[in-house]
Amino acid sequence: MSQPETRTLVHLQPHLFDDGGLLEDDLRGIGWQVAATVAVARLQHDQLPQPGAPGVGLLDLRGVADADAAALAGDPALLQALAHPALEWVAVLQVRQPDCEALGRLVHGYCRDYVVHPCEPGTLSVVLGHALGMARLPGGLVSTCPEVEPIAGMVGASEVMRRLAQRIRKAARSEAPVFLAGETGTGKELAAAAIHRQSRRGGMPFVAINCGAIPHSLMQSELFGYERGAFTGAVQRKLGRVEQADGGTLFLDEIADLPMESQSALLRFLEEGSIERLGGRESIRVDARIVSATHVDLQAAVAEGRFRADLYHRLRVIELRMPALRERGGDIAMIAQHALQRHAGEVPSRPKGFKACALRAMQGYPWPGNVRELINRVREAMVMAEGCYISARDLQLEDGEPPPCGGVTIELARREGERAAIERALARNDQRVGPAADELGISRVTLYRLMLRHGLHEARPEARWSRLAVVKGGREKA
Ligand SMILES: Nc1ncnc2c1ncn2[C@@H]1O[C@H](COP(=O)(O)OP(=O)(O)OP(=O)(O)O)[C@@H](O)[C@H]1O
Repeated sequence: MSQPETRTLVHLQPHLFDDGGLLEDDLRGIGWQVAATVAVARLQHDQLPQPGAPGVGLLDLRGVADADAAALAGDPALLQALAHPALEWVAVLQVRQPDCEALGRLVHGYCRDYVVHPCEPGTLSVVLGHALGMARLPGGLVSTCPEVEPIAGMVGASEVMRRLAQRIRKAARSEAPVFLAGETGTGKELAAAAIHRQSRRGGMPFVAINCGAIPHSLMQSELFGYERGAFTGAVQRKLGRVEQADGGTLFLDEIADLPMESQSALLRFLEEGSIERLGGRESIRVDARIVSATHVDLQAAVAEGRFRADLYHRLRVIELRMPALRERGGDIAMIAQHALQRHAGEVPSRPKGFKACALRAMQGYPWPGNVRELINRVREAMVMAEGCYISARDLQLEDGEPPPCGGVTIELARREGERAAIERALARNDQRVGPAADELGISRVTLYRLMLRHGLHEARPEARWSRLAVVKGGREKA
């Protein structure tokens, strides 16, 4: 028979507590070794694992008096260690310590789970195994989060985004004008840049102009440039954005705001491929591909006479619609996680991830500001969050319960089936875990973990689980 794998953990002791090696003996007995025992005051960062090597830390709070707990819970060195991106923490408490509010908050905020020692080795094994499993689960800890980018710079793996990526690739192969429609913050500018990069013009300039941000009186000179002396103050020739984009791509954002005069000049450029600078007589050939975008209904602007119909048709030879964030399903969590990683340097102790209530709330929120709003909310929550995991409240979203649904999701059906199978196996085996695990074809440890997840351990009268509680973070993520 093969030997069980020996696993190591970091043992952090804010308060020196000598139990005569009892905890270490228990750990050894269940196949774990202490890699390092570290006092917070002497904590060196090279004693903690490298990001990318996820593991478990044991926060040993035994011996911490109630009177010292509040100061400890605010100790920046401790909090920084607990926010380590590669570690899931399990707290070790003594009897009665779970009643201490400051310690409770610390454990809730930073630990995946806790045990009250001395406890059954089986309990310790389940809790540590669960924490290690969570640390290694892809998409959990920041350091292990895979990034999915169907289009460079755009995170997302949903079907709508995959389809969009395909259309972008095809559009990039052509020279025809592209029109990007979509709500604000959906990534139209990113898509325009992607089309440019993937096109044969990729090595040439990408020039973006926001038509809504430039006063109407300046739009002509901004777009087409001017000659020296064209107007008072025109002391030297200036190239316009169209000319700057020669050989490359001109991105006209908020095209609906383009004044009528500039609409006519742009139409001329699209038809003839040449421009005239203000105050100039020369016709200058410019080879710029046009990509335009707006978040308003351009067709309505045409119907209302605010936008030229002929220009509208010229611009939207290829039309791509950017999906709203609420249509992208799992991309929401993925982008949120990406934002957490991307902006990690902005906060001293970055949160490791999101609580289930946050994920639920993000999924249920309509995101009128789309990806921009999501990124901004995550950045703010990173600063405001109290613990290691961002909650719905940190994101300033309603903590919605799982939606009451008439139908049953596959996930729910799977869970119900799993729970029923465990209940049946336990009933048939007089609530004995070993035989029930054999019958189900899983290990005892896995069965303990599943019982914990389904709240079935409480149903066993002889269970000695009362000393084990699953903290909020653990239960919510399960
Ligand atoms: N899929 C995505 N993954 C990661 N970041 C994204 C994604 N889509 C957009 N962003 C980011 O969201 C923000 C808004 O994107 P962008 O400016 O391209 O949107 P827009 O549709 O052009 O907005 P507006 O209509 O207001 O001009 C940017 O910071 C961008 O980097």
